[in-house]
Amino acid sequence: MIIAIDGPAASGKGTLAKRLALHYGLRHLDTGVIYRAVAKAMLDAGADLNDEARAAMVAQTLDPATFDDPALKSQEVGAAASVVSALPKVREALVSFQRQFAEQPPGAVLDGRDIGTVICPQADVKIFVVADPAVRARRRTLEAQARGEPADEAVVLADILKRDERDRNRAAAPLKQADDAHLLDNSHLDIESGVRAAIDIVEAVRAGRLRA
Ligand SMILES: Nc1ncnc2c1ncn2[C@@H]1O[C@H](COP(=O)(O)OP(=O)(O)OP(=O)(O)O)[C@@H](O)[C@H]1O
Ligand SMILES: Nc1ccn([C@@H]2O[C@H](COP(=O)(O)O)[C@@H](O)[C@H]2O)c(=O)n1
Repeated sequence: MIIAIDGPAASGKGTLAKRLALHYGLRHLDTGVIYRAVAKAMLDAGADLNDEARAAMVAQTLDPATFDDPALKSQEVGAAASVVSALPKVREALVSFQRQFAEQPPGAVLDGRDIGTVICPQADVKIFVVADPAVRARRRTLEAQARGEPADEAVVLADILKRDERDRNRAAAPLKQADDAHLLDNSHLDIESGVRAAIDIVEAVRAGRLRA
């Protein structure tokens, strides 16, 4: 089974994807870390983030072992990721890695921005996760503070809104709900209720009570 989870920044898609993978015994890929890894390599090299040829070369030679680097979580790297991810050649370079990951048995849960629309249009279940921007900013701020990083909620909110705007309006694989994706609004759900709602969607699709 392949489950595609898309949604805007900090909507909770990674949290749901991990929990669904655990629940169904599937592998999980947070595709955001791939773009973050490209961005961090460009930042570390002092490269122009809009240098498409260079960023595509970085994308082609990425080492998945770097995906665990905690430095990828920073706001600076997230913002840079939304710049490099708009470059078509960067996206092209990363398609086959993501598709191969999804297609290996027993299947996988992938979360990102274009999983249901571009990477796995044939996914068995697609979920589009949203939450109010203010709620997302609050959660992300609490997360940063829990890691011991100072975070200003207003700055986090501005970053989230800017990234959403860039991700939605780029020409290459923009963030959007696939026609056959099921909307899950996480704004007023705690994590356990969100996970339950996501499992309910998967079960309803499998039972034919909801369209795939
Ligand atoms: N339903 C929820 N209630 C409270 N906190 C939540 C909920 N869902 C997620 N969170 C918290 O919100 C933060 C963002 O969640 P998460 O990292 O899953 O979002 P994301 O959409 O994967 O983010 P990104 O855009 O960086 O990939 C995390 O700290 C997570 O623990
Ligand atoms: N499938 C994807 C996943 C991510 N991006 C871009 O990367 C940025 C960081 O992603 P996070 O999920 O870790 O926040 C994000 O803002 C997107 O620009 C993408 O384009 N496609």
